[in-house]
Amino acid sequence: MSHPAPFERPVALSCGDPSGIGPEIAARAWEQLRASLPFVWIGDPAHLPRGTKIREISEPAEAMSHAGSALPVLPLEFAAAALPGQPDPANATGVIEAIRHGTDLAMRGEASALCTAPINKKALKDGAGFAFPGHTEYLAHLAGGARVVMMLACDTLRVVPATIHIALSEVPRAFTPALLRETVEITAAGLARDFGLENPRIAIAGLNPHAGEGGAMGHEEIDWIAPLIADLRAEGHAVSGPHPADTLFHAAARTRYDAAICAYHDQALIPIKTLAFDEGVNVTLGLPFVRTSPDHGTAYDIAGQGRANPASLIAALRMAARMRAARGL
Ligand SMILES: NC(=O)C1=CN([C@@H]2O[C@H](COP(=O)(O)OP(=O)(O)OC[C@H]3O[C@@H](n4cnc5c(N)ncnc54)[C@H](O)[C@@H]3O)[C@@H](O)[C@H]2O)C=CC1
Ligand SMILES: NCC(=O)COP(=O)(O)O
Repeated sequence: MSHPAPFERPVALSCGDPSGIGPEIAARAWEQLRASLPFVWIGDPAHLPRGTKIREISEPAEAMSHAGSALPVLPLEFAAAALPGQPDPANATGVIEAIRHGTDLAMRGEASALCTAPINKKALKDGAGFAFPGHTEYLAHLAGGARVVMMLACDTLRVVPATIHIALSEVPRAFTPALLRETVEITAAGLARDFGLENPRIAIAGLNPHAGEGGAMGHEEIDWIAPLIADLRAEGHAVSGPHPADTLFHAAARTRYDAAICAYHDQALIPIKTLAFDEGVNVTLGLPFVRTSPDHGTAYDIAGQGRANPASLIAALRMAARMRAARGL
């Protein structure tokens, strides 16, 4: 089957939790981007801010001719209205369906990429028995069990947490040689395919303070992280480490690598959200389609107040378009 060129198709944007800031940042992103980067919003039109100029469509391709004058919407009827800041379990099924539908469109090539607005994982679990810690794992499942990693990226930093949404107490057991090896391999392949970085330089953080300080503060670095890095180097990967995490993210250190792999969620996400909360983008590497997302969450504390900044969503839409171009599809 022949596919149209990427820029003949819109990016599919799932609505996320409608009681968060997802709908309002979608409307504001459309106001700024319009036909320069067509996207189609998947969700319940009743959840968009009053007065948003929309055009309901039935096929993503229709977005290309309407994005200049209205926000193209693939309508999905949700069970309940959306009260700002108050997630409603009745809407959990609709939120999941928007992600699933956007994924289908991206997998079939009817959308050029998938961008997702933030969800509340607990609300989806409580409301619909959602069995995944987040989009990353759900999308991997929808793609037939793809092996994926989460990467957060901005102009000056890319970070990959090897373990993601697990309790800190579980990290030492979950952070294994097999997981770190797979994370390096997926990250290297993803940076080559989606960012044009052949054999990227990957810095690996230690697990313990001062990367273990020679065994005085933990043994994982000596026992297996350093030996695995040596093996990966011998196999041709441009990996370095284990680096003390506290000195891996200052300006000079960031010039020495293309991506940093960290042992756990906060080790990776604190530096990027501190440096670039407004422009950070969450990317899933390893999927058969391009997926991006803003780096922030549902921001219930400001939902519905007209205060939400659409910059991270706009950065995510732009990054999706660049990644598509890098794939040369
Ligand atoms: N991709 C996703 O689906 C993500 C979902 N979440 C979910 O979001 C929920 C809330 O998480 P929090 O830790 O509170 O983080 P959050 O990012 O929603 O909010 C943290 C702070 O940043 C502010 N903020 C966030 N985005 C903003 C924007 N675009 N403009 C202006 N201010 C903004 C909020 O008002 C709040 O003060 C949780 O349920 C979490 O699981 C969090 C991160 C990503
Ligand atoms: N902390 C990142 C986050 O919660 C986003 O996860 P995902 O939904 O993109 O898997």
